[in-house]
Amino acid sequence: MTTPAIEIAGLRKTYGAKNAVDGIDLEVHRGEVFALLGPNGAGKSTTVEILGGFRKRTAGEVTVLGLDPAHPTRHWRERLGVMLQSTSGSTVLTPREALHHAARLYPNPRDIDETLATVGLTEKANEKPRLLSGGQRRRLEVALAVMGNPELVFLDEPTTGFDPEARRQFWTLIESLRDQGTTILLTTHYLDEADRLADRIGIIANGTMVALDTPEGLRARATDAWVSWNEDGTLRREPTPTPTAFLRDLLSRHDGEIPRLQVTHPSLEDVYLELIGAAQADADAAKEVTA
Ligand SMILES: Nc1ncnc2c1ncn2[C@@H]1O[C@H](COP(=O)(O)OP(=O)(O)OP(=O)(O)O)[C@@H](O)[C@H]1O
Repeated sequence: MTTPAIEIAGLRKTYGAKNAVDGIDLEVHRGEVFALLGPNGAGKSTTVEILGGFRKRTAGEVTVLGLDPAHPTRHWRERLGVMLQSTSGSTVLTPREALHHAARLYPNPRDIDETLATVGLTEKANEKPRLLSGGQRRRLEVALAVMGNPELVFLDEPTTGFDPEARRQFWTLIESLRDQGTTILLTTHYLDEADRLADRIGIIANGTMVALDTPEGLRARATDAWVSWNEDGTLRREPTPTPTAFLRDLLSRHDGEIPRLQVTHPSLEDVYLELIGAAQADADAAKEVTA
């Protein structure tokens, strides 16, 4: 059995009195696409920065590709691709020049033209950086992160600011990297993105992991379906764990067509919001106890 790409046990990071990361345990398997979700300030970026060797942890054990990121080596860095949330980017290099420069840092770089095309920057390859839009700069950062054909890629909110077409291109890129066996850890606020790309999802709130499951497993946590229909000109909506029985009963009480009859199942977003809401309520209750 191969060792996991990432192993984290009891990870903590404090900033003064603030527990930004408050005891996270996680294993990310080789070849897995793992998505970290969580509200603003949950601790996602801090975790990614520690894993990438850009930030020191306060406590805990961390191994990334067999090495402690607090003591990085050049060879280890060559095997990683990293896109942080707050990279400033070059102010002088065009996209082609930036990729050319990055390619020289790696033993086995990707093809520059193919990478520019993959992120939809072919037309902007020779553009001055100040003339690139925010979304185009982010696309360039994605390209830079994958330029070295990394074994493991960290992408912190990679598609923020992308137009819908750029997001689709990004999804195709992630799927092709996964097909090549690349391990990917990404953070996102887009539930549809996590649902589409991730093998597993970790949901972080207040620095702790409140759920860790496959997208399907998370969705299955919601037991109730919703039945909605129009009755006497009013839209009715009821939750039910047994929608078939509910419908049978509803049909027996109505003759003919029931206007706007619909059965829906909770989305990943519904489950996410419920988990985050519960975590926040727990945190508020804990605060009251200590106050
Ligand atoms: N350099 C720092 N100094 C002090 N506090 C910090 C620092 N960086 C982050 N924090 C705090 O740590 C917590 C976690 O921040 P982090 O950036 O990891 O969250 P996040 O989940 O990535 O949020 P977002 O979705 O907004 O990017 C926040 O409360 C934040 O204010």
